[in-house]
Amino acid sequence: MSGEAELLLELKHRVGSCIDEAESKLHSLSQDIWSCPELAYEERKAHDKLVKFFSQEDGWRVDSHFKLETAFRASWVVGGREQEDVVNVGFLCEYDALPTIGHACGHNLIAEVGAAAALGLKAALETTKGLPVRVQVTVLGTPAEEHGGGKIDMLREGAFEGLDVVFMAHPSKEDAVYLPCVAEHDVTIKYQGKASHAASYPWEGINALDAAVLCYNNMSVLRQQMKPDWRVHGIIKHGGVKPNIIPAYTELEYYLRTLSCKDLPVLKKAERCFRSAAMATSCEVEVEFARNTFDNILRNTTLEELYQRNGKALGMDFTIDEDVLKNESGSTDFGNVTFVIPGIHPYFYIGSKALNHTEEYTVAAGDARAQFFTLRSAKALAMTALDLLLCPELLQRVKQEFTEAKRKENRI
Ligand SMILES: NCCCC(=O)N[C@@H](CCCN)C(=O)O
Repeated sequence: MSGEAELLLELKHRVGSCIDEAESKLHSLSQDIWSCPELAYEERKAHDKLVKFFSQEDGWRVDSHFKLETAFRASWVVGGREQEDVVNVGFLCEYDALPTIGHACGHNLIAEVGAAAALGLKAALETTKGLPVRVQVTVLGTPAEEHGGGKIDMLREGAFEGLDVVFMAHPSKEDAVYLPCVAEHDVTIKYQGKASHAASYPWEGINALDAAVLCYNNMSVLRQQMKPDWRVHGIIKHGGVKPNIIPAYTELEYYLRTLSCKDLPVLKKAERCFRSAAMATSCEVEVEFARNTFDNILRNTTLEELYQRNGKALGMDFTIDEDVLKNESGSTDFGNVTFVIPGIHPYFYIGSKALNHTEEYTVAAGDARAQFFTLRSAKALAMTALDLLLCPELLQRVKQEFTEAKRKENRI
């Protein structure tokens, strides 16, 4: 084995042992976040926990409320000479929860993975003499993945500037290096009608619930004309207050998803469904498209292969089930990040076959059994970062692939 390969192996061991040593404080971090679920943009306690966590660690510069009220940044620099360019490696922490069912997507574990990978990488790098490059390890706390898209806000605010590569990992029911993540645009539809006694003077009323129901049915009819990989799904958030009051106000929320933003003109067709329901019922309608559009994920197979190799060495069992690998896995604001900086968003098993966004998954995400798998994923991410830092040609390859993929998507 060459000297370089030996060093890399030794540093990877160091990543593993540092993360194992920090096991108890990392577990407390994700438990604290899990037991106090907070919604998008309101993750104040999770923000404070993570800020405190990094402030108590040696050497990190911590910026609380970084660009968004509930976002943060922690960074640490090592090696090389002051004036040298820095290779800046980012790990992302998510920590928002879902309404009523808490951490049913396991974002408490995403926060733990980001924190653990950053600690592990730092521990390995600080023991290394003569690093070929100057390195910055950056942790970004990115709020509001489940609603709104905090990473998109942060990209707009320049929070990702200077990063060379970004890593995060998402809990799932299996280990997978990539699952198709599609583009998404969210929309809220509000119908205003007129209340009246539903039995005494129904003719005086304008029924906003009828508009909502027609809207829902229009969208179901539209589904027949959609491409098989498009997804539209909605709920009625307000449907009236009492059967004997003709509903004066109703509200729906729809998510519209397509493989990439190129197909999002489905929005136009959907808008006709929303507006025609208002016309048919004489209601007023407001159609509010969300501020942010979630992009699909731009893949980077160089990063994926490195992560997979490290994951396999740690005993991960990556799924080969084609149904799983080809099926859509929802959307993420990390997609937008991958069009600006090369990155990966692999999935990790947490010791349960429960499905994300169910109460069973909330239980699994808070279960101590998830810890081994969560920390294993963090180790694989930090080891992948080491591969890039110790072998600059690999980082070059990652960047080259990124540029080519963007060109193919006409995004340059
Ligand atoms: N593949 C990642 C899944 C994470 C997730 O479930 N994200 C939400 C985002 C919703 C934003 N409106 C989703 O429903 O896909």
